Amino acid sequence: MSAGYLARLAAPRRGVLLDCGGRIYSALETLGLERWEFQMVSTIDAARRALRQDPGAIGLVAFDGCQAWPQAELEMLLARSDVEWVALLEEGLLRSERVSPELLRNFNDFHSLPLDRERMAMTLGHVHGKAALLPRAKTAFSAAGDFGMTGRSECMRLIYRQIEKVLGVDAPVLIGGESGTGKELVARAIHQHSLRAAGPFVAMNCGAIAPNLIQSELFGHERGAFTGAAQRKIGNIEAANDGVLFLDEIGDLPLEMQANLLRFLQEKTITRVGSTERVKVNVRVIAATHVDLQRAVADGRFRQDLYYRLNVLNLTLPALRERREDIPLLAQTIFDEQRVHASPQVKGFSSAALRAMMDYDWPGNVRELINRVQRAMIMSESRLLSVADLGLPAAVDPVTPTLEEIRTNVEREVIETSLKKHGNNVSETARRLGVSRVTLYRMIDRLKIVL
Ligand SMILES: Nc1ncnc2c1ncn2[C@@H]1O[C@H](COP(=O)(O)OP(=O)(O)OP(=O)(O)O)[C@@H](O)[C@H]1O
Repeated sequence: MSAGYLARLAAPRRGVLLDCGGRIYSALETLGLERWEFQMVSTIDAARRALRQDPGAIGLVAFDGCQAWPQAELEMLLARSDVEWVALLEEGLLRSERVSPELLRNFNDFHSLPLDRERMAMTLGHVHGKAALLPRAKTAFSAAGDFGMTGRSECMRLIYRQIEKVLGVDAPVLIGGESGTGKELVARAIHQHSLRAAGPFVAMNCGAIAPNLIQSELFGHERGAFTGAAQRKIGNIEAANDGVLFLDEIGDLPLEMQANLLRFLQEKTITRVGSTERVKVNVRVIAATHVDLQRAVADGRFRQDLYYRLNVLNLTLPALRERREDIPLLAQTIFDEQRVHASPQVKGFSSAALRAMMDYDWPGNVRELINRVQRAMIMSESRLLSVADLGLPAAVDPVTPTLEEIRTNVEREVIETSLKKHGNNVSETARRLGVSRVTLYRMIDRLKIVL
């Protein structure tokens, strides 16, 4: 048993309890469990943030008569967090439709109400012991990416570190990068993991709106402000109050509108079209551009003062061709996500297809990769997706797979099928395949199998 594991076992034990009314939290506190500290949160977003800030904590979810948690959101929390979960349920709920069996499957243990001190101590002790083993699994997970993004190349790791820094500061962010590199994904991640997560995320593409409508889209208008303004309309800035406004293609904002946006950023107030009243708003602006804004400033197409206001924090996403080593992992992740929509016989990528993907320049970046893999999965008539299925330029050397490639493909298929059959349980899969867990972990790593 490693010293790290023993130290984690001995450390103070912490739990984050998702409880809307606080009744179960009080009951838990009353038990006075030694060495345990609990933090109560009342929303799923708050739970996500608390667990992020406290990686050693276990998660608890209270199900009582007070409120039904939104199932999809709760499932996402239970699935994405690398956390051990315990459910505290009112007894009747175990058989109710409000808490489905699928949902319950995500928990390591249950405790029905009323809380029993001894049983609770045992349940929590057991789950804490499991959680203390987790750091290894955590490393494996974050190796695939972070913030809902896929990629473990050095340039993506740099992006994750930069996002981490941007989360703690409530200043504007300017995100650069070619089309399809994930700028909106990053903006959403910043919103979701920052203190504004409970507020709205409003996205607006400045290049897709007719110039005469942009003012009212941004600032809103009063009834009768212009012909056709039959109702008062709240603009996107106001709609994003307490949250984030994502301005995509900011370089396409007409010059006169740039002046208005600058005024809003300086004064933190807006005036609806057709009104004189100034409305105070509290919005974080995240802007994105695929063009070089500095050049636009030099050419007089973009205001320098606005550029500086927006560019307080800057992130530039790499093109996919600058992180080719992430292509197999991304392709496999997309494949796994889309498997349900694919023809059932499709099992993976041919080695020629993988090579062609690595050689291709991907002008449309990750979006193009998603489109090509999705289309190939639907259209393919063979077991392995081919270069032609992906619509990529044919490989220069029509290749016969080497023995090594054939072996690798067979190994990957056998391991993946077996893992799937045993619900991703590595110990069970290793036992069935007649190898040790360590050997299986090594093979999973070498074959880049995503668990
Ligand atoms: N690193 C990544 N991991 C997983 N998916 C990604 C990644 N980067 C981008 N995507 C996916 O690629 C698609 C395009 O991403 P997104 O819309 O964020 O790009 P964008 O840079 O904002 O594009 P545009 O400039 O055209 O608006 C989305 O489906 C997004 O989820």
